Amino acid sequence: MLRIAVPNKGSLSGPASAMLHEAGYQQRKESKELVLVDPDNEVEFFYLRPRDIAIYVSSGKLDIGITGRDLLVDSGADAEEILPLGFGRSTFRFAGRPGTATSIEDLADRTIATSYEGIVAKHLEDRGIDASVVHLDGAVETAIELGVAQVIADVVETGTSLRNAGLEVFGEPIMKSEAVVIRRTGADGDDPKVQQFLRRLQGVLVARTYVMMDYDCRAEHLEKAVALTPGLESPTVSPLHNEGWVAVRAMVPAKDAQRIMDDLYALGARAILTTAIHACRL
Ligand SMILES: Nc1ncnc2c1ncn2[C@@H]1O[C@H](COP(=O)(O)OP(=O)(O)OP(=O)(O)O)[C@@H](O)[C@H]1O
Ligand SMILES: O=P(O)(O)OC[C@H]1O[C@H](OP(=O)(O)OP(=O)(O)O)[C@H](O)[C@@H]1O
Ligand SMILES: [Mg+2]
Repeated sequence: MLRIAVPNKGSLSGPASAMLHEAGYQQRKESKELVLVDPDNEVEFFYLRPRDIAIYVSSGKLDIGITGRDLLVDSGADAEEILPLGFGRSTFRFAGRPGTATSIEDLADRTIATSYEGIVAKHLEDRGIDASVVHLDGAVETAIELGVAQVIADVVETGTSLRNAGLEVFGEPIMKSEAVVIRRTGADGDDPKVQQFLRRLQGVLVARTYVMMDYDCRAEHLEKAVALTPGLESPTVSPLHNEGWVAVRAMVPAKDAQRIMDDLYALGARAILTTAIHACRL
């Protein structure tokens, strides 16, 4: 059985379970369930705090896990990222009251509150800045108003929490994060069970970002049409019963689909259809 750690709470929990479900795995029905065995797929899921997942995976007791890149780095655990998953995106940044600082050099001798002490301490050390770091569990924006710190370092997604607290980001982003699949550093990369799991998740990622496009066009326009829809390998081209016409089928990025349809139409293509992809293996 492949043993996989999944976030049990927080921003990553729902989207991680949704992705696993889309990939054909059973997922827990109750948020209190801590372990779920999916015998058909020979997988056992452990629902753990996202912050703890890298530690479990680095111990070798679990084969792989889903967590945030920032949480992986912050933990300092002996685990590595093997597949980015495209959800739970955030940026990790310094912030303070307007005028507090313009760059990281201004942080010398300041106090910085954060829930991600590992990332902040390393970032400061790499740049030779001597500042104190105070660890707080959450709601770090309030640390400034209450005088516990002059600066915070926190996850920023929409920026609403900072705005509401009257704070502004400064300096370069410390890191960009998203949900990632991790494994123990140096673990067997060819393990067929792990490879199959990754292929399923990659299939979901492709199904989410691509659509299938079908259209008919005159054979003399085929080269220009195919340049607009090159597909992943190469488009399928089939003859139509009407002489001089062909049917083309190719995957295209979903975000570009409407523009491509306009361009194909302008080329003379007709019966242009897009359909969702529910699952795929590349
Ligand atoms: N708006 C967000 N707030 C917090 N974390 C976010 C957000 N968007 C994405 N993330 C990512 O989610 C992970 C943090 O998850 P975690 O469950 O520890 O905190 P949380 O989502 O803030 O939940 P909690 O309610 O327990 O504070 C990090 O990888 C972080 O980058
Ligand atoms: O940029 P935004 O979209 O506002 O999102 C970022 C905020 O969300 C998280 O807080 P959360 O609500 O999880 O509370 P916490 O600080 O107690 O973890 C994070 O710690 C930031 O405060
Ligand atoms: Mg939080």
